[in-house]
Amino acid sequence: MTTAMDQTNTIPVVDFARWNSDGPSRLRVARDIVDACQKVGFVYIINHSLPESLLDEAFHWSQLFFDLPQEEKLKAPHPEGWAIHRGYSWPGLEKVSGLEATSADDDQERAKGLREVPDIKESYDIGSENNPTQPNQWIPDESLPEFRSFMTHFYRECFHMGGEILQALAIGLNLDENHLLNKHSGLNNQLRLLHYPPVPASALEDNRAARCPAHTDWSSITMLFQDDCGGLEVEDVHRPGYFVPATPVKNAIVMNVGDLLQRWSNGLCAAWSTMLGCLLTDADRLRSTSHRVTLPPLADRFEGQERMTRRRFSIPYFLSPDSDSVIECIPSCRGEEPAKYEPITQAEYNRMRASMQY
Ligand SMILES: O=C(O)CCC(=O)C(=O)O
Ligand SMILES: [Fe+2]
Repeated sequence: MTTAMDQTNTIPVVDFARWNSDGPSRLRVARDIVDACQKVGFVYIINHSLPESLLDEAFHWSQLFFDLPQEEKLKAPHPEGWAIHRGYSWPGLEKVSGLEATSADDDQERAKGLREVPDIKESYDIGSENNPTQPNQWIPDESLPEFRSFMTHFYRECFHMGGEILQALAIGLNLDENHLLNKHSGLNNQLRLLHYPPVPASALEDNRAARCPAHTDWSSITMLFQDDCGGLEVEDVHRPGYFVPATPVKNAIVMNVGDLLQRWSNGLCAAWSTMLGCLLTDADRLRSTSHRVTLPPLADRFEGQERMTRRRFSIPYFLSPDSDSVIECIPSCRGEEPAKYEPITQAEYNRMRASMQY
């Protein structure tokens, strides 16, 4: 395992090419991913099985989709409420209420004000074609021919790659290779196309607008693909409230641990730890680390008098267990400690988090 490219960046890099070689190399990859997930909660995975051409194509389709006239995109609107998370969300519709996840942010008034700041992004959420409780919301095929067929193909390819990461995590945690993957049939994953349109840099600097406020993911793991714009930042686990850039690395998967895997590994969720006022120290847990999207880091990413930011595209893929699968403490993460939680199904956990949030 190497560590990152520049001084400010402490996210480990794991070369996944060795995953397909002999036993010791495979184990090394697994251990390196687990180590990164324990120490940082984020890792760049390079030389993985998703070809560059497929990722380029995914970004190409995403741009074609977001460049459609608004009335075309609104033919597949995100249904009202939170129960179904599919379809097109226009700028300002979704506000990530993740301020609770920013460990150092205890200024309630400021947090309340920030919660009213609109998120300047638009998104399009896609799931499995076979999940009746989360029906996909497609635009008509004639609006963008082949879009649906590419995205359903990409959804499956991402699941295949994510499955390999789940296997590596299981091996790195001294579990049977399929211990985690067995609970993920692929029905409950979510492929999200994200577009952050240009915005005056000053609006982001003055908190009049946000791109994506600090939050943790609800998934088991997330795989993120980002363009070269920059702006993704990850909370420094040693300095809560401080964020380090997750500098774009062409074709790398930025993989992070979600809340469910953290709970699985006996970790306290970040929001609860903030409420209890304690720093997370339990060494064996996999960390669901807070992250956010802010300004691109370099001034040359701004254009014109108004210092308009460049538009940014990213594609997160969230892997989640099946709704009836039981999440219970992984024995190798417990050590001497008792399990912190009773076993819970993904559906119950989701309900619990949703009721805290809405
Ligand atoms: O756009 C990004 O880079 C991150 C998006 C993200 O964190 C999310 O959708 O959960
Ligand atoms: Fe996220």
